[in-house]
Formats: sequence, structure tokens, C-alpha cells
Amino acid sequence: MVISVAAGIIMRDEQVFIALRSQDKHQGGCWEFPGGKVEQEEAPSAALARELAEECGIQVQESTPFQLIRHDYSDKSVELHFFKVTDFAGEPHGKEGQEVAWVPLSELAHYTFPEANVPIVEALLKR
Ligand SMILES: Nc1nc2c([nH]c(=O)n2[C@@H]2O[C@H](COP(=O)(O)OP(=O)(O)OP(=O)(O)O)[C@@H](O)[C@H]2O)c(=O)[nH]1
Ligand SMILES: [Mg+2]
Repeated sequence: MVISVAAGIIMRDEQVFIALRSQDKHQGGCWEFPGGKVEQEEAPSAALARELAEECGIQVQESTPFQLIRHDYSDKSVELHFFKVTDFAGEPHGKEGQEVAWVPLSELAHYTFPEANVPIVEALLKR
């Protein structure tokens, strides 16, 4: 079974907002682009808006599909719908107590992301 996920690349002034996955989660200890599982009958863009409200306390006003990545981990397979969040209201924060950071794009390589994110990080670094 492939798990469908929506994740948001929240940008502002050449910085990107990332969050630390807690140790008890899949890929715990890795940094992530906030997001979560797409529910049955839910559009990925709607899942993105719902998850970013729940996890970061922002209202997505505009998002653009960026890349769709299918990745097989040893324990699960995921299909990640990455979006660029081009407009939002509210100030992103770790609403669920997670550690968060605004990171200059040029420093993204210093953070450890899940394996599936490698092409995304590379694409952002090339900008
Ligand atoms: N949110 C997010 N998940 C990612 C990224 N990269 C990546 O491989 N994943 C994987 O995609 C899945 C998404 O799960 P999630 O844990 O965010 O899902 P969720 O918010 O619905 O939470 P839940 O685990 O409490 O149900 C996890 O298996 C996670 O390891 C990423 O950049 N952001
Ligand atoms: Mg999540």
C-alpha cells in the first residue's frame, strides 16, 4: 500500500520553514517540510491546507504543485505531493510542540531530511 502525503515548502525571503520530526515518528529525528497524510477522497492541495493549519497554524492562500515523489522505504512506501506555498496568512510555528526553523536556502544541505526528500533539497539548492 502506498501512503499519499502532502507537504509544503513554505518560503519567505529566500528562507524555508522546516520542522523536526519527533523520534517516535517514521523517519524521526529528520527534518521535514510540514505536511501529512492525504485522507480518502481528499485532494492533495486540500490535505496540504488542512495539515499546515494543524501543524503550523497558517492558512494557505496559494500553493503550486512542485514535485511528486514516489519512494519505497524498507517499512513503507510513500507518494509525496510537494507544493510550494506561495501565499499564506498567519505566522508559521510549531503548533504541535515540534522544533521548527527558518533556514536560508543556501544552508539547507546542513539539515538531515528523509531519503525521499533528496531530490527536493537538490532542486531548492539549485535555485
Ligand atoms: N510531512 C512530511 N512527511 C514526509 C516528508 N518526507 C517523507 O519521507 N515523509 C514521510 O511521509 C509520511 C508522512 O507522514 P506524517 O507523519 O507527516 O503524517 P501525519 O502528519 O498525517 O501524521 P501521523 O503520523 O500522526 O499520522 C511519513 O512516513 C514521513 O516519513 C516530508 O518532507 N514531510
Ligand atoms: Mg505530519
